[in-house]
Amino acid sequence: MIQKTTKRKNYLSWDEYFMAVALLSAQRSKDPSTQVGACVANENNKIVGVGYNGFPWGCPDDELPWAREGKYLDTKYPFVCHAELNAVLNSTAPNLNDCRIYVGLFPCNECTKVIIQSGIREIIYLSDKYADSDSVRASKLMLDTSGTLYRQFEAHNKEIILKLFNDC
Ligand SMILES: Nc1ccn([C@H]2C[C@H](O)[C@@H](COP(=O)(O)O)O2)c(=O)n1
Ligand SMILES: [Zn+2]
Repeated sequence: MIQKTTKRKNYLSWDEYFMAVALLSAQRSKDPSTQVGACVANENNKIVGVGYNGFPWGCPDDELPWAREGKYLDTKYPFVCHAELNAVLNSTAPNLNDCRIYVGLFPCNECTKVIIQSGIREIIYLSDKYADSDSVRASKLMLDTSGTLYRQFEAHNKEIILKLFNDC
């Protein structure tokens, strides 16, 4: 057997690791159109919260609507908890001061308030597909004025493969 004496080169960076956890968490979402995950990491690169978009505890996934269009109360929008909100609420830390949040989609204005108020200092997002919405415009205004940092995730690889079984 050949002995490996030097460290692996192609290990995940911290950014890749936390974004991958966010994306894996998104796979728990029941939203048929957009699955979003979020992962909060502290200054010591410890994960202190994860979440994904879904209905509140005790609200059955099969009874509330998942529609995007129609009368407001017939859509998912008044009911769904966003990934960022859930990641903050699911947090195991006493506070989130100086943490980073990794999220698949740029935070809406409501989540941005939660992020700022929780003490999180930086947002790393993957997609900004709703950049033209007033919600995201309001988010950026609040982030800029409060001095909360945000940057788009820099992908060095197009995919992070998760194999359940390693081929030997
Ligand atoms: N930053 C975000 C933005 C959106 N979400 C959730 C809310 C909905 O479940 C879904 C967006 O649905 P769409 O309008 O694209 O059909 O994503 C979130 O969790 N975090
Ligand atoms: Zn939100």
